Amino acid sequence: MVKVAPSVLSANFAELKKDLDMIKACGADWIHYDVMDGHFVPNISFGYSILKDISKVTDMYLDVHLMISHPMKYVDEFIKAGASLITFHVEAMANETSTRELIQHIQNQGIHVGLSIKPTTQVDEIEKYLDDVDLVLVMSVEPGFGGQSFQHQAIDKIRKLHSLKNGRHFIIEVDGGINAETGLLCKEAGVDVLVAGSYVFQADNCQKAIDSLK
Ligand SMILES: O=C(CO)[C@H](O)[C@H](O)COP(=O)(O)O
Ligand SMILES: [Fe+2]
Repeated sequence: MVKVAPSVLSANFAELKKDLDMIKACGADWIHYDVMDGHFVPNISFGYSILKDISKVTDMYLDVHLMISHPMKYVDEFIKAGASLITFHVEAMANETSTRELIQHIQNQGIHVGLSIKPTTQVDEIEKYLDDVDLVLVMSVEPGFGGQSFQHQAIDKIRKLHSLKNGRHFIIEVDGGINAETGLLCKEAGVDVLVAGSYVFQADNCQKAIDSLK
């Protein structure tokens, strides 16, 4: 069954613990934690100190999505803060060598590593890393903001990644504009994890929202 990872970007930060408990009770599998630096994307969210506090009050799997330039500079802080998985963007990396080094560096710390592609980046550009990563994150909106509409070219990318699994161990996650309808299209294409921010947090009944995604 598909996993659901609500994005805390859409939570009420003044009531964060309450919202984390709520999504857990509603059946969420992971917590998706969106880090934005105002440079790689035109928005600023939060850094590792809030992750550290979250990790103290939850036992849920912490799925950290870094939308930042120079991820190598900051990953150790996110690992120390309790990340279970760190996903960085291939577009933030200077070249193949630094991308491979960062994948290895994160895995050497004993946590999972993911690689993400923006809507305009093709699967071909990351095919060479598929033997090494634990997860590929397909962005179905331009990274930077919650509440945007799903971009359908993500479906073909998910289908292509699914066909490239071939015994490899990576799983496929999609992020941006996910609701019951777009989530179903992604599941039919072979996705493993659905990230959903506004659809879960703005729902009157988050259990129904998460059930509808599963
Ligand atoms: O990475 C992200 C934005 O860059 C968020 O995870 C994503 O947008 C979730 O929000 P929504 O489900 O409301 O689209
Ligand atoms: Fe995200």
